Amino acid sequence: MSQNSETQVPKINVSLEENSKGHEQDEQIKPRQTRFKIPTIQNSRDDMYRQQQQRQKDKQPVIIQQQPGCSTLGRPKGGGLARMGGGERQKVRLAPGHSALDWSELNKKVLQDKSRSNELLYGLRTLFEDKDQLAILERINSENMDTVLKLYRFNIPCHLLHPPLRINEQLLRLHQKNEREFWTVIHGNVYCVGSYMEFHPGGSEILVHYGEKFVDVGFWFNKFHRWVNYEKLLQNCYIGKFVKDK
Ligand code: HEM
Repeated sequence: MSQNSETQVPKINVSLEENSKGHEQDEQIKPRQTRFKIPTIQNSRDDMYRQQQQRQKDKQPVIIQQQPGCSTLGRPKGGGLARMGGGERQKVRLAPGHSALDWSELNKKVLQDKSRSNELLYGLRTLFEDKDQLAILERINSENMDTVLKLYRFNIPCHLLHPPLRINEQLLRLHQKNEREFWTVIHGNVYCVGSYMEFHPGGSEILVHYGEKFVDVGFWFNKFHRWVNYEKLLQNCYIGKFVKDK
């Protein structure tokens, strides 16, 4: 009876070491078999890499998706305009308290407090105090004198004036005195960028340089950063519409 039971028990001829190896293998997580490829970042990167390799094999040019003039990407090959407004980063070191967040906080406060209306605009009062400037202002705003009066009497924020104040090149140049009082035109809109100067990631020098050189810096603005929402960023710096004088 005892002999029979001995023969029924299978002999396990595995050493302890081998046995533990077997368990390790069991514990290894096996890759899940899926019929469809799960779209992950890694998968799409692998796909892009494979496509690039294939194109190189077929001797096709590799097209890198890149926004033209995007300075946050690497320096593009070639010179001339390809490098202007892109390639190398040209950001400056901003002073403490001059981050994008600080600018946003400052603007929120100015918008909420009526007594701070037009606080970020420099040189606005001289439009009325200087006789010559007032004469030009009245001439080019002859059709919207209401706007001029609203601004003069109630100091309504310029961005809320409808129709907007009209500014010509002569007035613009008179208000490009220094980095504080510096008016500039972006796509036909006049802004006093004096308050923004120290917050500008590209520095104040470039704003002054291009502002003095060109009447409208819109083209250059787009060259450097067409994704920047200047209308929102400079809402409290808005003066009015730029008009060409006859
Ligand atoms: C007055 C309106 C302007 C506003 C509100 C403005 C705003 C900005 C902002 C938000 C950035 C950071 C962009 C980013 O990190 O992606 C920037 C960078 C820069 N801006 Fe302006 N900008 C203005 C005008 C200009 C003009 C007229 C020029 C040149 C003609 C210019 C040249 C630059 C440069 C060179 C940089 C650094 C780009 C880099 O190296 O990444 N900006 N600006």
